[in-house]
Amino acid sequence: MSSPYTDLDRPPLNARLLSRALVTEAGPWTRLDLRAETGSTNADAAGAARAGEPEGLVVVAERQTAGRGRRDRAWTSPARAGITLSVLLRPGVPVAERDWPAVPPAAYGWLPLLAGVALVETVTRLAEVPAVLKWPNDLMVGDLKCAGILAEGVPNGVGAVVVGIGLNVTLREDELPTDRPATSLRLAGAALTDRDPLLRALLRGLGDWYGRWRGAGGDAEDSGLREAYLHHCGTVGRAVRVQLPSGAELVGEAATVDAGGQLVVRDAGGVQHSVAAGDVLHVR
Ligand SMILES: Nc1ncnc2c1ncn2[C@@H]1O[C@H](COP(=O)(O)OP(=O)(O)OP(=O)(O)O)[C@@H](O)[C@H]1O
Ligand SMILES: O=C(O)CCCC[C@@H]1SC[C@@H]2NC(=O)N[C@@H]21
Repeated sequence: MSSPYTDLDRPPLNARLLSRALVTEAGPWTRLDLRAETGSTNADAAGAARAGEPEGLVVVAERQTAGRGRRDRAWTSPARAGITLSVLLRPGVPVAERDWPAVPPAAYGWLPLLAGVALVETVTRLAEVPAVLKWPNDLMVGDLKCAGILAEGVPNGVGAVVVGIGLNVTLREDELPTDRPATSLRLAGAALTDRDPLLRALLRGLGDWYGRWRGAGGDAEDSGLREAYLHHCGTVGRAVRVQLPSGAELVGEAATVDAGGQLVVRDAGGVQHSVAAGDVLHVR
């Protein structure tokens, strides 16, 4: 049987509308680099950071040939089927005209969570899909992964952080990775799968949350970010199994996300463990 989707379902992004939205929005965005194809938008933004690009660059690609997740796992990004973007941020640089102080590096761990909040708000509001965040950086629809976030400090980038987002919009079943359960907005029955409004709303939300967080000096409590994250977090309250970077495994109940953005897991003996990084499996 032939595919139910045609190229008409996958029009290119409207560069003019997107550029106009970026300059008229009050967000921190300074420049749009929209590419038909690239290796990885995270790599492109990191290269720009090393070359001295200021905060606010947005790199968007219609297709990635070397998209990646954490620990260099591949991110599947077929042409015009998803939103793949990276933003270049310099949270340590004060911005006098916006009244933004420098954010201490200890707070940078909130950046992938902040991007997750912007992403889940966009998807639930516009696409009307019941998505939640799996700590720290996955957007899930039920047990299926629909989007991922990769935040990376840039080596030799003078404090730059690149935050990359990959959202599956119209990917078909046969285009999804096979190593773990995944979905796209279309497969999840979204009310909207037009990438233009989704991308503009995502950048607006990302800019808004970043501005609030920066205005509060990176304080997730004062900016309301922790509360918003907890509201959308599907991990807290669940039984979890965490594969720690050391190779050890932690089993327990996800109790909360603390002020530093770490997942607090209570084990069977009632002892609380703060997890900064790890692969989380929702057990029940
Ligand atoms: N377009 C896609 N949609 C959904 N999942 C994808 C897509 N492309 C790749 N993946 C999967 O995403 C994962 C990327 O690795 P990464 O470690 O970043 O994921 P993760 O979900 O954060 O890890 P974990 O869930 O184990 O904590 C891989 O398992 C890969 O198969
Ligand atoms: O697996 C994850 O959870 C993170 C995936 C992040 C993918 C996005 S797509 C845009 C940006 N460029 C990349 O190479 N990775 C991120």
